[in-house]
Amino acid sequence: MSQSLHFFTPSSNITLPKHHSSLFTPSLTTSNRRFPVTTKHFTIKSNASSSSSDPKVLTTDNGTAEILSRVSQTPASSTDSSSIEVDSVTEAELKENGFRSTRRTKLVCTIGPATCGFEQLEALAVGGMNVARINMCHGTREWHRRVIERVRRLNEEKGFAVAIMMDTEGSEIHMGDLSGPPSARAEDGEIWTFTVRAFDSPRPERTITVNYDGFAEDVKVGDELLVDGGMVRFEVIEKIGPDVKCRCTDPGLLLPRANLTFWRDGSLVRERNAMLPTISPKDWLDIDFGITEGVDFIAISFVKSAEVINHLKSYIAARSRDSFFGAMLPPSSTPITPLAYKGFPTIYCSDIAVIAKIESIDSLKNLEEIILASDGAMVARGDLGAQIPLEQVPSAQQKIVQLCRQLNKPVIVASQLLESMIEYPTPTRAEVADVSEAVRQRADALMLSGESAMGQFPDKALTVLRSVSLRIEKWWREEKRHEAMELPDVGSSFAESISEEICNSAAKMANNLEVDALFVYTKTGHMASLLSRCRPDCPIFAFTSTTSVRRRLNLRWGLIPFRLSFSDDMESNLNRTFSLLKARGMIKSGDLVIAVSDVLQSIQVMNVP
Ligand SMILES: Nc1ncnc2c1ncn2[C@@H]1O[C@H](COP(=O)(O)OP(=O)(O)OP(=O)(O)O)[C@@H](O)[C@H]1O
Ligand SMILES: CC(=O)C(=O)O
Ligand SMILES: [K+]
Ligand SMILES: [Mg+2]
Repeated sequence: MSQSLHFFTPSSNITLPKHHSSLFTPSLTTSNRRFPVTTKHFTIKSNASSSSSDPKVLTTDNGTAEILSRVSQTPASSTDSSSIEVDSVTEAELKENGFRSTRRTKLVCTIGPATCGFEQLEALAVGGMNVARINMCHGTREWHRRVIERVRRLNEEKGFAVAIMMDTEGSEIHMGDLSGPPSARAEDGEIWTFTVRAFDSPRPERTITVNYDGFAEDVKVGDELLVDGGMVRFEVIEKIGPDVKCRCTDPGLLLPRANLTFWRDGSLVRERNAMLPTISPKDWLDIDFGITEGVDFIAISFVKSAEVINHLKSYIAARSRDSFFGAMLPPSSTPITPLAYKGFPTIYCSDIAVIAKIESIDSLKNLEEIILASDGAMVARGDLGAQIPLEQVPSAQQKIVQLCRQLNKPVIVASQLLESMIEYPTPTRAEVADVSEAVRQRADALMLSGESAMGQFPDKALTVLRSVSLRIEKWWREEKRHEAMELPDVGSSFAESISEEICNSAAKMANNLEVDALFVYTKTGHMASLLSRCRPDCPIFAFTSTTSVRRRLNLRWGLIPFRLSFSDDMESNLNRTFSLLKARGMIKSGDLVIAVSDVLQSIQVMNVP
């Protein structure tokens, strides 16, 4: 079997932006298909099937690689606009403002009491939420089920494509609920009791329960106890059986289930913590819940090594296979044969993507292996800032964002981006600068936590993320602020290397030719992710035939995912796409597009007919 890649010299009749058109000589048109005069062919010979993991041999009929351009002029074959799906917000944005205006940075919102209603969720979707995050630290499974159901209904009824991310509790030490009030204030010098006792009746005043049985044994008088990484501080003054008496040294607000760390002689005490499993028995039940509910992402808290990610991925794969036959494995089952853990084959082997939350010292130590094993990562600055000195968080963030991009994994920057907006309608200047920095680093996504879960201004906070993203993206596009980044090969086979080369070249061509959009036809989403990794100037329209791939691509920088069934015939795919998008006013005649596909590893440059 052989697949042809048509590489042509750039003597086509493509319309280029004015300042470029002098570089090219238009060619003659003879039929409704216009081809440039000179053509050079590459043939990719595949041994058996066209599966991207097959070894392939690249040959060229004259040995010269040249820039490809191809003009397609075939008239529209179908105008059935219902057969392409894109989210309604993007559609409106494209119609009103055109390609350049689309936001490249994706937005994740944590859903909590402030945003769990249908209308509130709709307002977030309209405001640009790409992913809704539910945090299993809080609320009941029934509560989360209702949120998932509402998001799904919103997608179905209103044409959004909001993906769902479930975030596990993890087994780090944290406070219990405050039994009633949403928060409590600890004042300077007050004595509070932290206890592992359970209370049936209302607990005594200034008493906080702790989830970890070994707590009272582990702490020592004189230790410093930090709530949420230092939002409130206590000093341990006395231990009485299961109770630990502490004096407040830094007053502040105590939130339910806030994380607790304790420090001795200036360093974090974590020996016992290290023995807690990353995925607790309760987390396994939550994960089963997530799989059953069909969430798109599972984010794992306090990841320490790649092993736990591999284990979970095997488990998800086994569960999806088993549910195919109507059976289910218990959460404790030993993992099945591990899957390939390097490069792209890991990413889309099952329907749920696993996101590693980088929020512990161990996760920083094993960063590369963790990111390689995962389908994405989150810079969970809240807990990270409780485990390493705060002044080290920005460089850790930069490093994680960069590594994820190099390894082609999506990365989310999370926590305290707009913390003051929990209470106030405008952000601080420092918060805006922080958001700008994450956008400038070109993280795939930014996340709201308390701002959207329980803040007073969730929609306003989302608007700030949206407008700051748009402004900074425009700024670095216009002023070419972005420094080039070395993008190493991530594929393990020759076919994957071809895909990478195609995407790297297509993104470069797109910038140089100032095209309006990149189109990618992708079954697994992999080619789309490779284009996104290049962070090109123009938006990337990703066409994929599966709804779940489409929702997952929502987390990727610059991708506009469409659901569209397509064939192996690129010519007909393109013509169909053009007519569908034109019918809906999302593109127009003359727009310049570069299309790549993993159906037929190819690059084409053309004007929309
Ligand atoms: N489902 C929920 N029900 C009630 N309150 C919630 C819920 N989800 C979040 N919250 C509130 O919003 C705050 C911030 O939420 P978020 O999930 O981001 O916590 P976090 O501490 O940043 O994350 P993590 O627990 O994963 O470290 C929480 O402290 C909690 O008060
Ligand atoms: C998001 C999260 O888990 C953190 O910042 O700690
Ligand atoms: K969590
Ligand atoms: Mg955390």
